Amino acid sequence: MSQSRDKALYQIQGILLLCLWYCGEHLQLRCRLCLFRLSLRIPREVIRANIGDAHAMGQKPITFIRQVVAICAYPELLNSDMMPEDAKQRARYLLQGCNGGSLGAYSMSQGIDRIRKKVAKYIETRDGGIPSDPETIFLTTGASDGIVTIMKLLVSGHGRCRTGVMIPIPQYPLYSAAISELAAVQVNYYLDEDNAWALNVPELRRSLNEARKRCYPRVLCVINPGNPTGQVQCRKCVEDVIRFAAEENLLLMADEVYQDNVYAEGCQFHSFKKVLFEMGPEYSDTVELASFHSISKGYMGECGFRAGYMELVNMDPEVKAQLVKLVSVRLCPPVTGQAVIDLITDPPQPGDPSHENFIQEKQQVLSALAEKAHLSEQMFNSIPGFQCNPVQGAMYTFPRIQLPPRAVQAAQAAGQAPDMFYCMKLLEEMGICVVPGSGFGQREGTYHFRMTILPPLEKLKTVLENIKGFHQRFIEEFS
Ligand SMILES: Cc1ncc(COP(=O)(O)O)c(C=O)c1O
Repeated sequence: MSQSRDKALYQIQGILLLCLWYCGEHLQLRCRLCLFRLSLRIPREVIRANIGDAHAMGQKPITFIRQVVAICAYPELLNSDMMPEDAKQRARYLLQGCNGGSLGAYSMSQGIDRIRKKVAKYIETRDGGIPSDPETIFLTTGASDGIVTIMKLLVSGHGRCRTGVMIPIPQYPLYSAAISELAAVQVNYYLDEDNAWALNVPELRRSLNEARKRCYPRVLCVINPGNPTGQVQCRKCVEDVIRFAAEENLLLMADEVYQDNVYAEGCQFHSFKKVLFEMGPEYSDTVELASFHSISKGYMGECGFRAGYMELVNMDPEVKAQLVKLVSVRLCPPVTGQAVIDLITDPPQPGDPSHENFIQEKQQVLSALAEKAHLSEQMFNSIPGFQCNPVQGAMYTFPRIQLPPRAVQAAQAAGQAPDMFYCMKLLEEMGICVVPGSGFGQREGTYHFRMTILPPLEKLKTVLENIKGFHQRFIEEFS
């Protein structure tokens, strides 16, 4: 009995026991006896190229930032020889600005006074001396918080009087989500893909005129440098947008979280605040502007600390009073994050012990990002059926992909948007996680995906090669 059971088991083993091994992205199954071979594509790891989270992709923190934060969180480190003198000095300065001398206490709702002063000084320097008033600065729990708060302040009315918010398409989904949460009206204006995602005033006008039939457009949002589109607006474009906002009495929301992330030669970041003031009092005294910055992006990528700031220009004092009330309800932005804002707006200066290392680390991150931006664009443009605009700034590529009609049909049968179908297959087969263009909005009949340029260089090269191979197989399968 037991002999025949063993025999049966052996036979089953002989037939079914398969050799398993990983080979690149393949899981190979091979039968010992009949040499049958089954090849499954099972990714070994998931590459999270879907979200602009630099540290999650292995970017090292900037030493000075972490030293100061560490000392602030644990002031015993003021006695440590491990910490440089300028980090200790800064920590003392920051702790003096905290209630009870502790990072663990609530701060003023608008943000710690001395940090808001630093932000104002930083903006002045960035904008060639154009004054910035600390009273117009609000520290926030990331740019997201600032953007949603300003929208909350502005949205009102019912039916055709409901506030309309103009947003670019493709957009960063925070905008559509906030508009929907606040039951405002989303007013789309399309960026010009054939012109490196330029923002054109005729398109703004078309969008505004159509929207006026169904709502009261009051806000114009601009993302510069663009997410997901990676364009950096030229100065003339910024001027045109300001003129348009002035003519149409729109409040401008300038999302400038990628202001440090500009890679393309000949491209330069022009802040809306600076251009507004350089256009003269006709504009600088009238156009309402809220601009946003964050510690999540740039060279520091400190997303987890959750902090940013907004600067408000030409805001009515009564509206500002309402804003102060609104932010007070949530007590204050994280104080640790506020400390990081202090450090990025007032980094170590030449002669300070940490200066050299700070500059070196900052440059390393920015030049690696520039190299990866260029590489991604080149690689995508070498794939037949891909078309990728220059990645002038920010942290993403947004290639357009041609999908065969049979793939579109298969997606419809699966109840998915065609680019979602493509991205899901890319994830399942290659372990590469990217975001379908339909998540950001795109012109009808076009398909895209957004991929970050954040994976380390060698990994990024492999990812790009793998996408190339995947795309070829995908096209073969659905042609
Ligand atoms: C254009 C844009 N605005 C705002 C944010 C939100 O930034 P924060 O982390 O500061 O909330 C992001 C984050 O990716 C972004 O890309």
